[in-house]
Amino acid sequence: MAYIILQDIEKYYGENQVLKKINLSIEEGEFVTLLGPSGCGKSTLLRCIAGLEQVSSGKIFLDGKEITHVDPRERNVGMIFQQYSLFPNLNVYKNIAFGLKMKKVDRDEIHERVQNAINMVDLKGKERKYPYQLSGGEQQRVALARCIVTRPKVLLLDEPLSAIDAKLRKSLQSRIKEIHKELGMTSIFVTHDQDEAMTMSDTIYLMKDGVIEQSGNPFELYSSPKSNFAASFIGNYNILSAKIFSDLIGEECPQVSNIVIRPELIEISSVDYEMDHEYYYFSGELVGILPQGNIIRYTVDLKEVKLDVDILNNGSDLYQLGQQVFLRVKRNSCISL
Ligand SMILES: Nc1ncnc2c1ncn2[C@@H]1O[C@H](COP(=O)(O)OP(=O)(O)OP(=O)(O)O)[C@@H](O)[C@H]1O
Repeated sequence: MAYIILQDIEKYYGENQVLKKINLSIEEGEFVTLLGPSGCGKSTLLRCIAGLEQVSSGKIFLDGKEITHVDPRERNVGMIFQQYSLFPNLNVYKNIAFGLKMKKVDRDEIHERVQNAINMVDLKGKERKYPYQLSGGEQQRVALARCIVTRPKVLLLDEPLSAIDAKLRKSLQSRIKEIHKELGMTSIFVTHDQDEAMTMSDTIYLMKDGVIEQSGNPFELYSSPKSNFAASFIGNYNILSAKIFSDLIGEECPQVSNIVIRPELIEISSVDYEMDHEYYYFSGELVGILPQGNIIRYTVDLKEVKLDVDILNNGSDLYQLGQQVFLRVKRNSCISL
């Protein structure tokens, strides 16, 4: 039996149905991400698991027991939010110790557990600082320590890194993953950032309008989107109607609605390619050049449609706006939806 099971979960706010028959099961020790655009219901689902919201219908099981209507404090679930929500009048040590003090844990044990948690989140030396004396990343690490010190069975993280700058965010992503492994916790992480979901998850649940659109490991989701939404949300696929694609390649297309192609699987050249049956070929005018760190995104206008092409940024400007370029893509890289 899976460790966490959500069975036909529905949630209404008045007339507005925010969660629609959500079913999912999570294994013990798994790191799961709920990914999706703003308003799709990720946080609501997380809050239902935490018990901070009541479900309208459906059941929630944790470790073999039904917890649908169990008080949040009895669920043994820890939650971290985007806002650090630390006690401003308590220093780092006291913030972390707070939950254990409430549970009347023995003083020596509190000290040992708080020290351990402080070491885990690399905050040694900051014990006497107050929240206002800490950076956003440090405050979020205090929130993480305050949560893990109570040894919850399940760690729920609601966009915990979205207010933190890109570089620090990467290092905190790895730290959270390491702590998850070290403590053998089961974690559910909410984000709207597909890169973050890819980096962190064993399994991603992609949500849209209160339903789970697709789930799978990051590789499956990236390479085999099952819908236009999944293709556009993960991997920034080019989406072409079957009619336009047929016109471009000069062949009849299978009876499908769309063809999707990943930008990094299209090759670009300033000289025409030699024909090879394995590929489709296009040519058009270069109308966009967008450096994005380690890749450059080129946009090529093929008249019927524009295609995005990603290539590794090796530091040199290879193509000029307005120039004619030639593209090719392997036939088996074009996915029919
Ligand atoms: N307490 C509430 N009362 C009424 N409607 C709510 C409440 N909380 C959330 N909603 C609505 O439920 C829907 C889902 O909200 P939710 O916060 O779960 O989405 P989300 O996917 O987490 O979005 P975001 O990434 O922006 O936080 C939204 O339309 C929101 O307006």
